Amino acid sequence: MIVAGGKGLRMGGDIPKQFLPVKGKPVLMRTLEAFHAYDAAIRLIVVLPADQQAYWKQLCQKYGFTLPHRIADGGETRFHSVKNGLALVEEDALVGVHDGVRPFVSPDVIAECYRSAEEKGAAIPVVDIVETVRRISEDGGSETVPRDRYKLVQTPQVFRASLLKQAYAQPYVPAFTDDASVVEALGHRVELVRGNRENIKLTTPFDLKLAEMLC
Ligand SMILES: Nc1ccn([C@@H]2O[C@H](COP(=O)(O)OP(=O)(O)OP(=O)(O)O)[C@@H](O)[C@H]2O)c(=O)n1
Ligand SMILES: C[C@](O)(CO)[C@H](O)COP(=O)(O)O
Repeated sequence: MIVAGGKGLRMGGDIPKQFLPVKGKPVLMRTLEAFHAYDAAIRLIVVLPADQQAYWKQLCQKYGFTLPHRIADGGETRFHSVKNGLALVEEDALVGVHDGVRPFVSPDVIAECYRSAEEKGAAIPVVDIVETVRRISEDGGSETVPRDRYKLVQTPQVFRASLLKQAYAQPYVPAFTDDASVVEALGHRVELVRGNRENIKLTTPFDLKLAEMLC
């Protein structure tokens, strides 16, 4: 499930970031192609705001993009978008949820997330932090924390669909910033898989510059 239902406020601009071209092709198409390259039989679901779906279909025609996919409506937050997409997922499947604006995920990372989730039920990719990390204290000061106790979390986040559906039946709370946090709220452990550093989330205009270089 490729979620692209957000507003892209940090990116700014008139065109939603998932449709911006990177080396001449919309980001969302590149992301779908990454999963097709991993497994041509994979069933793709794209979550898009209802008022952007006609534009997406026009883009698919314009670019001759023919990878089969189903479309679900975006929701108010990422949580609500994933929940809408889950309605199209069969109970006995393995489901990977991936940000539409992470086109550089590697096939190895996708494979390892699916392998680990098949075995343990829930798996997510993470990367090490390469800089020193400071925690801001309540009194306005700050202190260094041991960075090896922290990881940066990427997608795809892969789960047994029955588990993910049960998790997404919980009421939304703002602390649900990814799918793993929703599953953990059920008390289920999430396995960590090594991510790939290029798998950046295109969030700001700077990330678009990086994307042009990575492509
Ligand atoms: N209501 C939402 C919010 C986010 N997303 C998706 O979740 C991914 C990660 O979110 P983020 O990068 O924060 O995207 P936006 O919410 O669009 O960005 P911003 O917070 O800057 O508005 C994106 O692929 C985004 O489209 C979604 O499907 N539905
Ligand atoms: C899901 C995610 O990409 C994992 O790092 C991230 O939590 C999304 O956060 P955002 O604030 O919705 O971009």
